[in-house]
Amino acid sequence: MGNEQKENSNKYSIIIPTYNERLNIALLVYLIFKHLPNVNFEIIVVDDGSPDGTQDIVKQLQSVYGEDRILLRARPKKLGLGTAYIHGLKHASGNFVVIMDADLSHHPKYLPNFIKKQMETGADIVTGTRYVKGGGVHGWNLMRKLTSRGANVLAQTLLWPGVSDLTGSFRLYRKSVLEDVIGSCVSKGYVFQMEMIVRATRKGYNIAEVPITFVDRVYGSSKLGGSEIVEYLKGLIYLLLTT
Ligand SMILES: Nc1nc2c(ncn2[C@@H]2O[C@H](COP(=O)(O)OP(=O)(O)O[C@H]3O[C@H](CO)[C@@H](O)[C@H](O)[C@@H]3O)[C@@H](O)[C@H]2O)c(=O)[nH]1
Ligand SMILES: [Mg+2]
Repeated sequence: MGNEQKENSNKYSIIIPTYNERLNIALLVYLIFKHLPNVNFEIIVVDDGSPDGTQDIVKQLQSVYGEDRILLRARPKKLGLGTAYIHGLKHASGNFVVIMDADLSHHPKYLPNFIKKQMETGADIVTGTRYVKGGGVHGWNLMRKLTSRGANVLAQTLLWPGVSDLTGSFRLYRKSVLEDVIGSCVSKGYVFQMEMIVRATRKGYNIAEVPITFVDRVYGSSKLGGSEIVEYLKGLIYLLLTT
C-alpha cells in the first residue's frame, strides 16, 4: 500500500459481531493493527452477551489499544447477525465501514486489498469473494461446502445480481451506502449478507470484488444452524417477489 496509505484520508469503522469468541478476538485485533499501519480505523465489537466472557477480553484490549480504537457496543443477548451489524453501524464514526467475522476466517491480511481496490475503482462496496480465481475455502466438510455453493448457485440463478459470492460477509462499504441499503433490509440472521448485496445491486451501487480464502475457525464453533438455512430460503423467495 505504501504511498496510497499515506494519501488515504478516509476513516474505516471495522464492525466485528461476536458470540463466544473469547479465544479469537485478541489475535484478530492484533492482526488488524499489524496489517493496517498508517490507516485511520476504529474497531467496533458488537457482543451479544457471550457467556464465555468475550467482553472481558475486549475490555482488556481497550486498556491496551485505547477506547477510541476499540469500542465495545454490547447487547444483552443473542439477537442475530444482521441486527448486530445495524447496531454496530449506529456507533460508526468512519466514512467507510468494514464488516468481518471474529474467528479469523476473514484474515486481516486482506484488509489492505479491500482498501486499495476501493481507492482504485471508487466502488461503493468491495466484497470479498471465495468463488473467483485466487479465492477459496479451507477446512469445511463436504456438507458445508455444498450448502454454501448451493446457496450461491440458487441465488445467482433466481436473482442474477452479478456478484460472485452472495453469502460471504467480508466486505467494505461506503458508510452512506450501507446506511441507505440497510434501511430496506428485513433479515435478522445470516441471510442478511445476501439480502444486502442484492438490494445494493438493485439500487445501482457500484460493487467491486477481491478474492479471499476463507479458512474455517480453529477455536470455538459456527453459529450457523439449520434454522438459518430455512431463513435463507425464505429470504430468497422474499427477494424474488419484491425486487
Ligand atoms: N453479535 C452476534 N454475533 C454473532 C451472532 N451469530 C454469529 N455471530 C458472529 O458472527 C461471526 C460469524 O459467525 P460464525 O458462526 O463463525 O459463521 P460461519 O458459520 O463461519 O459463517 C461464515 O460464512 C458464511 C458464508 O458461508 C457467512 O454468511 C457468515 O456471515 C460467516 O462469514 C462470528 O464472529 C460470530 O461470533 C449473533 O447472533 N450475534
Ligand atoms: Mg466462522
